[in-house]
Amino acid sequence: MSLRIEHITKKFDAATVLSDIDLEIRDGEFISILGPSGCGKTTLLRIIAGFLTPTSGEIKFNDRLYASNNYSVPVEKRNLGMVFQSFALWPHMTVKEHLAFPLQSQKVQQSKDVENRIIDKILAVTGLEKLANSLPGELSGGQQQRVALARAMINKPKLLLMDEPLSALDADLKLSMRQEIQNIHKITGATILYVTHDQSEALAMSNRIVVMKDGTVEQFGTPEEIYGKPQTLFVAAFVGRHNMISGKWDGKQFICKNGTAFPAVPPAECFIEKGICPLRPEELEVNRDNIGICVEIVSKQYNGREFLYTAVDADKKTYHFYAIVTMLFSAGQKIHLTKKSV
Ligand SMILES: Nc1ncnc2c1ncn2[C@@H]1O[C@H](COP(=O)(O)OP(=O)(O)OP(=O)(O)O)[C@@H](O)[C@H]1O
Repeated sequence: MSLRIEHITKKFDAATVLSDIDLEIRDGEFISILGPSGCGKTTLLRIIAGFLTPTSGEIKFNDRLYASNNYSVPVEKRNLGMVFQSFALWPHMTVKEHLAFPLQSQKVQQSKDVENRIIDKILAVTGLEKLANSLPGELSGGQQQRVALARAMINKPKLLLMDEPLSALDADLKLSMRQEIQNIHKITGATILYVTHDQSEALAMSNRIVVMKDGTVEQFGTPEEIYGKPQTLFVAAFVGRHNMISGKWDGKQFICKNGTAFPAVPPAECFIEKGICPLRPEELEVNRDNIGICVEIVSKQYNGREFLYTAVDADKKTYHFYAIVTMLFSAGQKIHLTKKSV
C-alpha cells in the first residue's frame, strides 16, 4: 500500500513548475513537503488531490491510477481529506453541521444514530465536545483549525493532505496544534502529506521530508538525514542554516583557506568537490587563542540561554554561531571561530 508520485511534471503555459517528481510514500507515513515560497509544494498537493492534472507522469494510490495527463479520478472519489491554511469554514454552519456535511455527502447514507456517534467520537478526539453547537465566528483560530481537521478526518480518509495548516496561528497555538496533528496521525494511521516552509515543523513532525527547490526534489529522507547529512548545498543552507566553510578536504580532515585544520566527518560528494565543510551554528565556537576563521560580528539575537550571532569574514561570507550570554560580543568586534571538538 503506497502513494506513488511517478515522474510528475507540471507546466503552466511555458513555465515548468514541477519537473520529474518521483516519490514513493509508504502507507501511514507522515511526509512533509518543505521548500521556499514558489517551489511548487502546493501544485504537487493539488495534483495529488485532483484539482490539477499533471502535464506528464502518473499518481497512483494503492496501485490504482488516480491521475495522468489524460485521466483523472474526481476529487470526491479519491478517499482523501484536506486541510488548508485558511480554515475554509462556512460562517452559517455550526461545528456539528460542518462535521455532518461530509457524512451526508457520501453515497451510502448512515442512520442519524450512527452519524451522531461518528460525530461525537471525532469531537472528542479533537477536543471540540463543548463547541458542537458554536458557529465559526464564536471560535478562536486554533478551535477553527481543529474543526477543519475534524472535518477532514470524519470520513476516515486513507490520505490526509495538509497545506500549511498552522501558518495562520500564533507561536504557542502552533506548538499545541502540532501535537494534535501528531496525535491524529497516531489515531487514524492515515498517510499524511504536509506542506510547509517551516523547517522546524517538518523536522518535528515527519517520518520523512521532501525538500523541494524550483520544482525539483533536492532530497527525500528522514529528519535526521536531512538535518545531519544534507546532500546538496541548498538543503544545507535551507535546513539547519549550515555555515559553508571554504577550504579543502584531506580524508577525514578539513583544511580551511587560512590553513587552520580540523577533523570532520566527510559530507556528501558535492561539498567535497566544491571544497566546502558544512557546519551548523551549534558546531562552531569562539576560539580564545585567535586560531581559526577571523570574522567580524554583525548582529546578535537573544534566545534566553544564548545569543545567535551573525558575523562576516574578510570575503564578506556570512557565518552563524551561538555563544552563551556571559560571552558578549558587539557589532564590529573581531573574533575567531573553530569547529567544536566532539
Ligand atoms: N494556476 C496557475 N497558473 C500559472 N502559474 C501558477 C499557477 N499555480 C501556481 N503557479 C506558479 O507555480 C509556481 C509554484 O507555485 P506553488 O503555489 O505550487 O508554490 P509553493 O511552493 O506552494 O509556494 P508558497 O509556499 O508560496 O505557497 C509559482 O511560481 C506560481 O506562480
